[in-house]
Amino acid sequence: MAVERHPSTSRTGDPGWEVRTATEAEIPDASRVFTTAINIPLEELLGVERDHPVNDPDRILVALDGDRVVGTANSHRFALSVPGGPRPAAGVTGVGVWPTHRRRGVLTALMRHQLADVRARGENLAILWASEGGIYGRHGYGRAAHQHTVAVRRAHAALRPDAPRDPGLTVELAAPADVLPELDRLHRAALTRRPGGFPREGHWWGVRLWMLSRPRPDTSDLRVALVRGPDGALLGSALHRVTTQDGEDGLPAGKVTVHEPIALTPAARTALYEYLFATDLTVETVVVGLPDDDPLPALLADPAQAVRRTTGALWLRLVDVPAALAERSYAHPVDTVIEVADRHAPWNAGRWHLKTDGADTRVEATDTAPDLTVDVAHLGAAHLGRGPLTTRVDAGTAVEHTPGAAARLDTALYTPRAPLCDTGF
Ligand SMILES: CC(=O)SCCNC(=O)CCNC(=O)[C@H](O)C(C)(C)COP(=O)(O)OP(=O)(O)OC[C@H]1O[C@@H](n2cnc3c(N)ncnc32)[C@H](O)[C@@H]1OP(=O)(O)O
Repeated sequence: MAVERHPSTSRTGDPGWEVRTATEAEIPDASRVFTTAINIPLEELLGVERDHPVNDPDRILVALDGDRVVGTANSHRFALSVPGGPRPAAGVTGVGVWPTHRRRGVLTALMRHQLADVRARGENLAILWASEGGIYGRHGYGRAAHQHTVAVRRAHAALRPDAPRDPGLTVELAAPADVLPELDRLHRAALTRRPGGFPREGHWWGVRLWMLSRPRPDTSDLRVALVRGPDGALLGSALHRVTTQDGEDGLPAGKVTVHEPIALTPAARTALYEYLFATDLTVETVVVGLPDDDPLPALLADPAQAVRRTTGALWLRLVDVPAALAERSYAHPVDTVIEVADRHAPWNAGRWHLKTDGADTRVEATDTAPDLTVDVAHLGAAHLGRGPLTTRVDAGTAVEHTPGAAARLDTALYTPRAPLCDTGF
């Protein structure tokens, strides 16, 4: 891949940095830069990569100071669920700058190079989990999916009397590794129900289970509760661990931490939670990684007693605006001209005429006066259907030239279920 030099946009105004694909010999340096920047032991990263290899070396970028690696960024190709079906997306990860070289434009140079690289691969979207919320907005990423943690104390864990209950369902407990093909089928079925996720191909189940199983003090191994129908079909699952704690009075006061609750039917969800909320020796169940509209609060008899916290978000960028807008479906017809500002991907900047009947969509460059002017990051936040552009207009960070244009586009972009990404990468 060609070597490029990028003018820095950082206030410190350093000269451009050389950015290119890592050579084989530079990959260990890139790992060292990343683990040093993110403050994790190098051995930990090397161990995961050895046991669950997911990297494509051709996607690992390095920034150089002379012949020394001072920055790195990586990405994976995923099939991201968007309205209309799965589409190729670059899952950006492994971003780090050597601590003595921070705030001198190294990340900016890496991001620009990566965008052009991802575009050349035909991936019209890029997604990432940010270590800090202040980093990626300036690079055109917007928060497209939120996650919530809901903590339910045993005293307030009763479900509503009308929660659907099916005596024909059974709950089993298993080690995730023993039922992986079934878990994968269930996970894939759940992906078709809301945008924001992707199937765990190759070693991604291994990476995910490793992440959730990391040793923690006084904490059990990772288990999975499975809900089966009368014919044995798997209808629901919840990965979870139990932490042992004593209360002030010396009585058991442990906690169940639940990840990835999946239920294909409402009755399966009731069965899962009634099982998890009744775990012996515990007084609290904490469910991690729920989407904005998860039904759990609607199932609780007293939802006001549950403590809800927003914990994270998937960031999304339109790498190629017209192609990304054309490859998704829409909830409603729309005919509008969007003016896009994009500092780092000049091919996106300009006016785009979006016309769709919902399924058949055309996006073309135009000189016509715009209905709406937005930053590319706003489109990223809105792409999975739950990042209203009307809010940007009200905030004054997007400009509506035609009254109602933002609301009409929001209606078209809307998805009936909120997005969720349940895989860290
Ligand atoms: C997807 C992932 O991998 S997430 C992991 C990201 N990595 C980390 O958090 C590891 C620790 N941090 C780092 O390695 C670095 O500080 C990075 C990667 C966050 C930033 O790299 P830098 O080379 O310092 O960024 P760069 O100099 O290009 O900054 C460009 C602009 O972003 C701003 N910026 C950079 N990092 C941050 C931040 N964490 N919060 C807010 N603003 C930031 C800079 O101030 C600069 O602004 P300016 O142009 O107005 O001066």
